[in-house]
Amino acid sequence: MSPDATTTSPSDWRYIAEGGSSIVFFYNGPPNPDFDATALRLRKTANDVFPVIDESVEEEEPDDPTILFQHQVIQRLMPAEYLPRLDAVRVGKEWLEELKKLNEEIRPLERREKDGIDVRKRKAVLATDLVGGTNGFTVEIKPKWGFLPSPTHLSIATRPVKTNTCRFCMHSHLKSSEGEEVSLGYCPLDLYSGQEDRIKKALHALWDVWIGSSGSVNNLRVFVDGQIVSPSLLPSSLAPLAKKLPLPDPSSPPSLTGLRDAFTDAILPLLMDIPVLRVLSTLQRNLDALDVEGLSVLWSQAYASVNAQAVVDGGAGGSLPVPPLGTGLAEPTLEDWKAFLDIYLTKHANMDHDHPDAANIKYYCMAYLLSTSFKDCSIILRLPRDGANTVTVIDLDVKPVDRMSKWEKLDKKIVQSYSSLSEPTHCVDQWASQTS
Ligand SMILES: O=P(O)(O)O[C@@H]1[C@@H](OP(=O)(O)O)[C@H](OP(=O)(O)O)[C@H](O)[C@H](OP(=O)(O)O)[C@H]1OP(=O)(O)O
Ligand SMILES: Nc1ncnc2c1ncn2[C@@H]1O[C@H](COP(=O)(O)OP(=O)(O)OP(=O)(O)O)[C@@H](O)[C@H]1O
Repeated sequence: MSPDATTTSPSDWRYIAEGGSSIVFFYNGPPNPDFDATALRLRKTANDVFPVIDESVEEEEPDDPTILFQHQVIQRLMPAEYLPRLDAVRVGKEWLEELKKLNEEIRPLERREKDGIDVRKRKAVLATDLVGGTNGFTVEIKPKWGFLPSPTHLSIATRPVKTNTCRFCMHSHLKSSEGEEVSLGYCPLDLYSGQEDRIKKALHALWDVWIGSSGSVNNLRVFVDGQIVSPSLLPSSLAPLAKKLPLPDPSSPPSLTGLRDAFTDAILPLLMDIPVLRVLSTLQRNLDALDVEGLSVLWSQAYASVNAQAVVDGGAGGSLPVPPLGTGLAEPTLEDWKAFLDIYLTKHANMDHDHPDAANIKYYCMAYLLSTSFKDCSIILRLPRDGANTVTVIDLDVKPVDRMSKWEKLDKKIVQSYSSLSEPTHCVDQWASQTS
């Protein structure tokens, strides 16, 4: 039986942070073997969704999909040492409502305006708490896309753009032109490069944006004693972090540059020694073998053969237009994922991705879908004062299949907006010619 969070007081849980779909708390109550050193990850719902609860439904709510997805899919691809423990935990309406009431004020205003804890849920996720109890500090990085696409499936128009500038740098340009605050100057290919000077450059860029945006951009977060650090241009805003860093001259107040250098020096060895970023970029690249452009062409080919067959059969389907990418594909079940992985792990490396077979369209769509989870996850670096440093990958949720057409359209929009730039950024993919 899963542990029951309602046996604890909602005030025993402290807000950590939230993303687009989840909000996370850590346990801060009296000693409790079920909850010590754990984090509670709850699903959110949009404010305009009226929470109707059907009390008559007796059957057990299924566990959050992320738990089974991690246990049965992600763990076959990523070493367990890089993953947090994830288990189901029971929650209840009144308990969640109380938790919501206690924490509403602490949440960022722009999130509060949009959504809140989904109080209809009866189950949530209990994970290893990665930010509390270290007596050191924790760094969270959302590294995003770590590769340049192979030119094979790119059109003549997009090839020069997409093989020169990475998806993140192009997307940042688009978002920035639309008024969004982004990590300008940070290139994921530097972070993923495995080269000390380039990783340092990436960390400096992340730090500068973190300070400049008062921590509002999601590519870098820092926690001290379970609390998020809210930076500003005043070095005093970083006092909690400064206490944890080995500063060259602890007697004089550190400058922002001094803090940045000490911060970078502290986490650089971890990123150099633990190959988690290499694992992530390899998975992203291998699973996205065709680029969304090649996938889209394969999708059209698969439809053309369905249409041709309809003509042969004398049916009316021969002239049907090609529907948007992914239309009509069912959400993969765990059985589908298992079958997919059996092929991926044994045959993918030897398949001819330069000449993909339209009969494999479902395989390539699933591969792309899975690549998007690895492109959107975060890594958490824990640097306890006296313990072993660790790196853990979080937020490896399964993405819904109906996003495929969004990704196809977004890709076109990003490249179109970037193509007009007279001085594009040149991003270097350190691992481009190597396979794993
Ligand atoms: O499309 P992207 O690359 O901007 O990624 C989205 C993220 O935006 P980002 O650029 O990291 O700020 C976005 O992050 P934020 O909500 O902006 O923190 C989500 O992670 C989104 O995934 P989901 O809706 O939670 O499943 C992400 O959407 P998917 O692309 O994974 O569908
Ligand atoms: N196990 C954990 N321990 C400590 N903090 C965590 C843990 N899991 C998540 N967090 C914190 O909560 C935040 C939100 O969690 P998560 O990234 O899973 O949410 P999300 O809504 O899926 O995010 P996104 O919008 O990026 O997809 C994380 O960015 C991180 O700061």
